Amino acid sequence: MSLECAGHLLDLSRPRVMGILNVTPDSFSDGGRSATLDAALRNAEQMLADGAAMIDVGGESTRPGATPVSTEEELERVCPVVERLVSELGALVSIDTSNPQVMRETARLGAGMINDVRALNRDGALEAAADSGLPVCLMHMRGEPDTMQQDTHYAQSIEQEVRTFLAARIAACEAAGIARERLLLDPGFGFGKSLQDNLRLYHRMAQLHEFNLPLLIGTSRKSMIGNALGRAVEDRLAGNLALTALAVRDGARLFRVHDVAPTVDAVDMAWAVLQEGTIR
Ligand SMILES: Nc1nc2[nH]c(S[C@@H](C(=O)O)c3ccccc3)nc2c(=O)[nH]1
Repeated sequence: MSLECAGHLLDLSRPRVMGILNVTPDSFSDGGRSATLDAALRNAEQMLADGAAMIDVGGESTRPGATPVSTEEELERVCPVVERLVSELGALVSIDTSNPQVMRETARLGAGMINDVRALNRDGALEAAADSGLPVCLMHMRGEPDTMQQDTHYAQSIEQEVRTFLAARIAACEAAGIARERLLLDPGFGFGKSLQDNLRLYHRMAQLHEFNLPLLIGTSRKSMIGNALGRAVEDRLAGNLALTALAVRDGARLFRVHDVAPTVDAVDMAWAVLQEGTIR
């Protein structure tokens, strides 16, 4: 199970870690883009040294209530970072965007994967992803970040809602000429889901293997952990390591996290048990 990512071969025969690199102004306390850019590169370098297989670059804060960022602003935030990650660090970079123009431009700059929390639902996104030739992660979200937490009631079970949604998006991708083998799936923890929904969905994630596609899990520092444990955002690492070990056993292959080094250990330890052998 490997993915061809712009010259990188991402081997998903075993679980891997994706480091989060937010380049939104609200993710930096300091001023100025150059400080931001240098800080971002140093952060990425450390995550790669800590064992991250790839870096996920996001320029649009999907925080509920965040003002939508213009295409121009998103491009200004992510392009310099993607360009330098690829050219200076030789990194495998995924772009966390729903914007087709950002997909096209970052693919041209050497991004190796598209990570879209809106599962290519925006106008032009399917075509941009198809043209890029890159692997695409399709994530389940109900509604939009602004509204997703207002109505978290589902007509059917959460797991059925997610399976139905992802099946439809896979079909849309195939119809747009995106080969199934280029796809990854993500249940979208925290996107329009209550704590109960998230826990129930997490417990049933193995059901998604029916699609026979790699699963990406993104629970790092999320309110699912905060609500379950009563922990502030800076105190959610232990909770996420527990979640990560469970998902390794359930066959997930890519973990999108802020804390790379401890997560690499959790993934490698859980994988050693499942393989009954050491893996590094
Ligand atoms: N594939 C994939 N991409 C992702 N991008 C994000 S942004 C999220 C966060 O907390 O990082 C977030 C949500 C709301 C506000 C700010 C940040 N979450 C995922 C995920 O769960 N899966």
